[in-house]
Amino acid sequence: MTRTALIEQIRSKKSFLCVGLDTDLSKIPAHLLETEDPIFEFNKAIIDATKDFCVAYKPNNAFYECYGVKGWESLQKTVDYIPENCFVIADAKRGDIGNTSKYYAQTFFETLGCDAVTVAPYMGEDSVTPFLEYPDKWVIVLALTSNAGALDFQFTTDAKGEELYKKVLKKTAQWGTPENTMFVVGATRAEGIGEVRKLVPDHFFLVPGVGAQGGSLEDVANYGWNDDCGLLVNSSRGIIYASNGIDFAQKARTEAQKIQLQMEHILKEKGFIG
Ligand SMILES: O=C(O)c1cc(=O)[nH]c(=O)n1[C@@H]1O[C@H](COP(=O)(O)O)[C@@H](O)[C@H]1O
Repeated sequence: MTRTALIEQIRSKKSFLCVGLDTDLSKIPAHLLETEDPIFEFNKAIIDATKDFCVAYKPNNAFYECYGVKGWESLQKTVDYIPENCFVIADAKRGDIGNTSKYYAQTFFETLGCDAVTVAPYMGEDSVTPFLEYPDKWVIVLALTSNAGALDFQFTTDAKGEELYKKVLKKTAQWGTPENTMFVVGATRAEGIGEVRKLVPDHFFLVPGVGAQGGSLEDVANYGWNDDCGLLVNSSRGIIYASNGIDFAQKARTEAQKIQLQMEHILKEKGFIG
């Protein structure tokens, strides 16, 4: 999906919500466990229930790969089921020497057919550029993550006092363009989002950490907004596990709609929609 198409979806759905498909067999309703493919049945119901309120889905590979071939089948079926007008992010956090990254890119863009893949930039330029060779596909680089461990490396400073995450941002932003590169910035680090926005004014951010991790949507919008919205805000557990009963899809729909309404309000306040 192109950047223009993504922006059009945000305008028409009045939403910049990404629903995270972190589908955990220990959390899904018991009645689905009796079906042939519980992960896919759960995802299908969640997608049907939430597709009016979000512009993106983000299956997290860990929850699929752990089941081997069967997990990959559930993932492929899920990606195939996601409507054409939604942006699909493989949250796989890949990145390796160039000739290996090339096959990761093939896996997520050609075989699975996703629009974007999350990448850890630690191995440098040749580990990221193979993902940038696909037209209308995206690399989403980990910049400032939402977890406690972000403090271990990302905020360490050099002799001039510059944090490592800023160095990473400045460098990785040169490898691609705002048409094919996004950055992951955690919603739990609101002020950090503002810092990242200063360094990369034009790029889209994937912002996980609202909902279960406690980040605030208002803060994300205040610190991370740009003229094209520039934000995809992810919530996984807060939406998909709103209930583990027979009403799970309906409850997920209600949660997604709540966030969409907040987003609509923000989009109006910013003058992005009428
Ligand atoms: O790359 C990510 O998506 C990611 C980066 C980050 O810094 N923090 C983070 O939580 N995530 C992912 O975003 C999702 C958050 O899920 P919830 O906390 O359940 O909304 C999970 O799939 C995480 O792997």
